[in-house]
Amino acid sequence: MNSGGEAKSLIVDLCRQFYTLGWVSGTGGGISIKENGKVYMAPSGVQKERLHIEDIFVLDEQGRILEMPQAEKKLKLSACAPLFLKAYELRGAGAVIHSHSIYAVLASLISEQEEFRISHMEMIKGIRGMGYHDTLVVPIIKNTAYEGDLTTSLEQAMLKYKSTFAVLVERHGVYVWGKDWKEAKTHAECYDYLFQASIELRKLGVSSNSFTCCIANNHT
Ligand SMILES: CSCCC(=O)C(=O)COP(=O)(O)O
Ligand SMILES: [Zn+2]
Repeated sequence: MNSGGEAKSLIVDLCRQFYTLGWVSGTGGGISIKENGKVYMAPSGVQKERLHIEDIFVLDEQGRILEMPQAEKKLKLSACAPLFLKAYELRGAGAVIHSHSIYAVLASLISEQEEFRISHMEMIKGIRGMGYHDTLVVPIIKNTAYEGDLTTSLEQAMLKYKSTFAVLVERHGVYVWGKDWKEAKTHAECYDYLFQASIELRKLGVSSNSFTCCIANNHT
């Protein structure tokens, strides 16, 4: 029996929206939602802005497939499945977004010591538990040839950075999660804004990690 109509149609709608932001172009990226102990995700290698409700896979929390699209469609489960499942397992997430945003990719390259850092930006407050004066830190893991091979390093980053809601993947994109799809979306929008801000500030020769100090120094 088909179930989870709301989660399925949210994935279809949100992927269409994320496409317009450049987060899921070229078939990559996507969003998974967990609802009532069931996990929903898109197929692999398809245009994410043109999904149909019937294309969405349903899994249990262990990753066993409960429902899949009709066999004639020859659809495979998203290669991001093990990474989405890791966020559910380790972080109690209710939704996970994988974005290929160019800002995430560039942020993964301009940062030092395997961490993206930014402080003194209003949008930091959009990340749960963070205040304007806090420094937002996002771990960066190395990319691998296959999406699934990122799972071990994503897990290590989640264990090391206990309070992060995002992990950047160098030259690839970012995984972002939240307690439900609304929080995951808010987080993803704030992170993306902060990645872009950091890149633009870098172009202006301003450090995004000590913005206040730079401004202050310019005035002395
Ligand atoms: C050009 S997409 C390369 C593969 C990738 O990074 C990805 O996120 C694939 O996700 P999918 O859900 O299509 O398996
Ligand atoms: Zn990807």
